[in-house]
Amino acid sequence: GEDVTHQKASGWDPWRGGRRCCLGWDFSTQQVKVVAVDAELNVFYEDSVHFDRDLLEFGTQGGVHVHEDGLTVTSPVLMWVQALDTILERMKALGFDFSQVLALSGAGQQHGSVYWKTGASQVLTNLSPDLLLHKQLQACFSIKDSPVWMDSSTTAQCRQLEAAVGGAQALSSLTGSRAYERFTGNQIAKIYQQNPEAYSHTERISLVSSFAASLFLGSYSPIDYSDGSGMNLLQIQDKVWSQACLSACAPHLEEKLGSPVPSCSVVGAISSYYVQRYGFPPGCKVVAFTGDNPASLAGMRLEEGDIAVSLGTSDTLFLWLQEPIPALEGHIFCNPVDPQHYMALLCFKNGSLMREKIRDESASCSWSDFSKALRSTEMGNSGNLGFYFDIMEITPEIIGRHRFSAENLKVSAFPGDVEVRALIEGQFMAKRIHAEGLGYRVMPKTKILATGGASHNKDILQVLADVFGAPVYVIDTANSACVGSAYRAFHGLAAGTDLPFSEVVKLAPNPQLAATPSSGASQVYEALLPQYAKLEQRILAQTRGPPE
Ligand SMILES: Nc1ncnc2c1ncn2[C@@H]1O[C@H](COP(=O)(O)OP(=O)(O)O)[C@@H](O)[C@H]1O
Ligand SMILES: O=C(CO)[C@@H](O)[C@H](O)COP(=O)(O)O
Repeated sequence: GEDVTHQKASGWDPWRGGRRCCLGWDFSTQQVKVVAVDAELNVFYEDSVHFDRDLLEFGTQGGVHVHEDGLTVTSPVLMWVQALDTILERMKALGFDFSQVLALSGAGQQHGSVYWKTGASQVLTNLSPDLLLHKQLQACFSIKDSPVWMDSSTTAQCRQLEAAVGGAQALSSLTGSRAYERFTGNQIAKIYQQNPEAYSHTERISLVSSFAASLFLGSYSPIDYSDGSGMNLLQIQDKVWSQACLSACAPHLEEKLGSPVPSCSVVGAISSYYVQRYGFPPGCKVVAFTGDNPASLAGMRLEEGDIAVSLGTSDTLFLWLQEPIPALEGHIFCNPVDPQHYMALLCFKNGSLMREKIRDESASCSWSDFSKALRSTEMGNSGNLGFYFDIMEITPEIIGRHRFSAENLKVSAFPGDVEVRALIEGQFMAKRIHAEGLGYRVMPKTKILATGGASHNKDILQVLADVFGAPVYVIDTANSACVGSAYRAFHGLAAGTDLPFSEVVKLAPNPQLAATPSSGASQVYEALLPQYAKLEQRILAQTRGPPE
């Protein structure tokens, strides 16, 4: 079928054999994916199982079930197990040479949780190579429908957790984020409160990432620091569970979670199940699995000072941070490739859809006219600044359009080309200001890695380069979590040698340079950025209204 053609096109030859490799897995919301990466860091095999299409019996839409309350969102844990069976059987049928796999690692959608029933560990350590995993693990889960990151049913538990540790900022300072509904601690608290029976019959709680690693290990894999940072439970500075958070969520939680480990840890050798059934070498190493966003950071080979900007439906920023400043917005996670450092994630809801609206209103529905407007206006837009949030923004919480003249006076409209530049400059200044709010600093070696639909537009990328005063590279991230996982597996193979991740991946294909800062850009934006920040504060103060 389609998949085989795809594998041939990407250069895979099942008869070549003898190509030593690492596997990278991704257990994401809609599918399980795998890539094989050889010692020269070329991807030579990829495959995926799509839950809605390939595992119809689970009846998911977009990989999940949305419950009647509209807030609870779950995925059947056995669906994930069966997806792994399916993909491994297919690789075997295609003649994939598992004997060459030196190590593997993987990623999981963040925050989702898996509840192993008392006694499950016995089953996991005694898997029979004659049967598929999903046949053997059927009775192993005390909660069959795992809450996933799209779940937003735990507002009450969030407020309880924040109250228990002295407020939202206190929780963020401790764990890297204020309480979020999807974060695992709050999900566990809800399960304990609503289903204490099932909770007490749970011997182990995994994240989707550590659950997937456990399947390969044939025993419980620890949670890694980076994905563990998405739980509202881990003290991101000390890398230990917060006793205050644990006890606010549920009793005996520490023993059910196990101790967290550095993300680059080798957690063990592959289970004999895979050796006997698929022909993996007995020494094949399993490197701790992590979250899909941390794995993408590894796949994009982000380094200190770098920033990744995804310009999709919404805009997302990944940052490499040395000294994080946890805040009420954004998320700080332990860094997946350097345990001394951190990463941050910021989400901006008004991304491409907002750009499309302004394109339609002010650039005759054409990206080419939109680009012309950017080229015909000057850096700094002669002091005109704008905020465009047709839907309630997350970063910051502002709604509406707000335009200001060079004299800081509110104006109700701009000429078309000024409007276009005000939108794009405003979007990128907001990104820089909020990134700096979390501790990010542009450095001389800073690179910006751009991805997503709008990264095809060179004129938009020019503004990005100018506002940050750093070169912009474009990168295809369709598989970045998988590829990052395979890179992390190679890094794990070098464990104990102190080889930095950047050395391990230095042969990987380089991203392409798309824009460099124009001369004079830094002077222009050094003056304008504080102006934009001040106006943002002014709008926030006005729209929040007087305190209740
Ligand atoms: N030349 C272009 N200039 C600016 N934006 C573009 C251009 N081409 C596509 N886009 C934007 O890319 C968006 C889709 O981005 P994509 O990364 O595929 O989204 P997602 O992955 O979030 O679904 C579209 O909404 C469109 O506005
Ligand atoms: O919740 C978050 C991050 O905080 C999501 O980014 C999930 O990690 C998404 O997983 P996929 O959509 O990539 O499967």
